[in-house]
Amino acid sequence: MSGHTIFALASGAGRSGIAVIRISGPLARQALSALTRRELPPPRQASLRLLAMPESGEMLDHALTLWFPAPHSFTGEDVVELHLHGGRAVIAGVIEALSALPDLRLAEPGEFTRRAFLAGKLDLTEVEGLADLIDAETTAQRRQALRQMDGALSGLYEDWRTRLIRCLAHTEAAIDFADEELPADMMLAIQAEVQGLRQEMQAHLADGRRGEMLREGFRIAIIGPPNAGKSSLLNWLAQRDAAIVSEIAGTTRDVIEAHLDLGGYSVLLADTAGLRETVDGIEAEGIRRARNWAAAADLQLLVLDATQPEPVGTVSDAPMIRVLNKVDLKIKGHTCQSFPIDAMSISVRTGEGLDALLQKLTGLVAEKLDMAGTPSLTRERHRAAVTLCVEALDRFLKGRAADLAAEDMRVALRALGRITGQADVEDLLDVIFRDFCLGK
Ligand SMILES: Nc1nc2c(ncn2[C@@H]2O[C@H](COP(=O)(O)OP(=O)(O)OP(=O)(O)O)[C@@H](O)[C@H]2O)c(=O)[nH]1
Ligand SMILES: [K+]
Ligand SMILES: [Mg+2]
Repeated sequence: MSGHTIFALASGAGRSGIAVIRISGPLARQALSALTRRELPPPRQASLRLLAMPESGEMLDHALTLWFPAPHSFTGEDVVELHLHGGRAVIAGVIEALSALPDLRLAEPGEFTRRAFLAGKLDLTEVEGLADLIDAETTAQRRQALRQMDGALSGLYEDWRTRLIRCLAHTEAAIDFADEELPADMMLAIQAEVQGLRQEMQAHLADGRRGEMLREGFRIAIIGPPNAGKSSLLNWLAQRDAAIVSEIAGTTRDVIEAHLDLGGYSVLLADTAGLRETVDGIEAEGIRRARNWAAAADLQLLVLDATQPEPVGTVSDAPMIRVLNKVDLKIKGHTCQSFPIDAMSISVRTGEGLDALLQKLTGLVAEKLDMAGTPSLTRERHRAAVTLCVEALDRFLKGRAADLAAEDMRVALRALGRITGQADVEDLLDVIFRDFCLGK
C-alpha cells in the first residue's frame, strides 16, 4: 500500500526501563528475522529473542519481540514491536541496525497513525482522540479522549450521515423519476427527518464549548483592583511562587499563567495587572492585556480588598466569582455597602476561606465541563463542519426545487464526511439501489 517499511522509537526519548521500537510495512518480517537470525515467533505472542547486528553479529540486546501479521495490526500492515532495555546505546544500536537494512527508513511524525487511517483502522475523529489521549494530562481529558478514540463521535456523525444519505437518495429519486408516481407524502417525510436532524445538530453545537474547554483547559482570569492580593491567590492556587507579590500597587504587569488540575479537569489560571486609571504607559499596557485575557476567559475570579472598597467595572459576560481578600485585617462587625453581598470572604495570609473557594471553583468547573450524555465536539474543526451542515439543511428546508435541494443535501453530507474523513459517493449509490426498486 505505502511501499516503504518504516520504523521508529514508539516510547519516550531518553533512558528508561523499557523502550519500544515499532516497525511497519512489507519488510517488517524480514527485519525481525535479520536481527534475530531465527524463524519468526508465533503471531501476537511475546517471544524473547537475542538481537544482533545483521552484518557483524555484534550483540544488541535480549528483547521481547512481537509479530503482528497484516491485517490484524495497528496500521493494518505487517507490524513488529521490539521491547528493548531502554538504554541509549541499545536504542541507538537497534536503530542503526534497522537503518542499514535495504528499503527501511525512519518513520515521519504521525506516519504509523496515518497508515492506520488509510487502512481504515481509525477515522479522523478517532485519530484525533488518539492524539488527545497521548496529550491528556487530567482524568477528564483522558476520559474524553478515550471515548472519542473508541468512536463515540464517529458513531454520532456516522448516524447523522446515514440518515442524510437516505434523505438524499429519496430527493434524488424525486428528480430522476419526476414523471413517475412517487408517494405523495415522501417529500414531507424527508422534510420532517431533516428537521429532526437539524435540531440534534443544533443541540450538539449549543454545548457551551464543553468538549473544547475540557480539551484545551478551562480559562479562569483573576482580576481586580491593584494590591487586592491577586498574585498571592494565584500562587496559593498554583502551589508555587509563580507571580511576584509586593505591597506596591501595580506590581503585576504581564499576564502570568498557571496550569491547574481541579477535580480532574484541566484549568488555565491567569493572574493579571490590577485594574485602575494610570498614566504609566507600561502599566496601562498590562491593564490592556488583563482585560483582553479576561474577556476571553470562561470564568472571572474578581478579587477585592476587604479593607479598601473599590468597585471595578465588568470586563465580560463570563460568569464571575467574587472574593473579599484580607479579611484578617477587617475590623469585626464592619461591613461595607459597596461590596457585593455574594462575595466569599478569604484571607490568603491566614488561609481562611481558601478551601471553600477551591471547592466552589472545582464545582463550577465540573458543572461546566460535565461529560455525561452525548459526546461533545472537541475541536473548532468539528464545530465549523457541523455549522456548515446545519446551514445547508436550513437552505434545504426552505423547500427549494428538487435539484437545488439535492445539492444542499450533498453540501451537508460533504461537511459531515469531512469530519470523519470519509468519501460518500459509493455508499450513496448503494443506498439508492437498495432503497429504490423502481424497476430500472
Ligand atoms: N493582611 C493580608 N495581606 C495580604 C493578603 N493577601 C495579600 N496580602 C498582601 O497584600 C499585598 C499585595 O498583594 P499582591 O498579591 O501583590 O496583590 P496584587 O493584587 O497581585 O497586586 P498588583 O499586582 O499590584 O495589582 C502584599 O503585601 C501581600 O502580602 C491577606 O489575605 N491578608
Ligand atoms: K502588589
Ligand atoms: Mg499582582
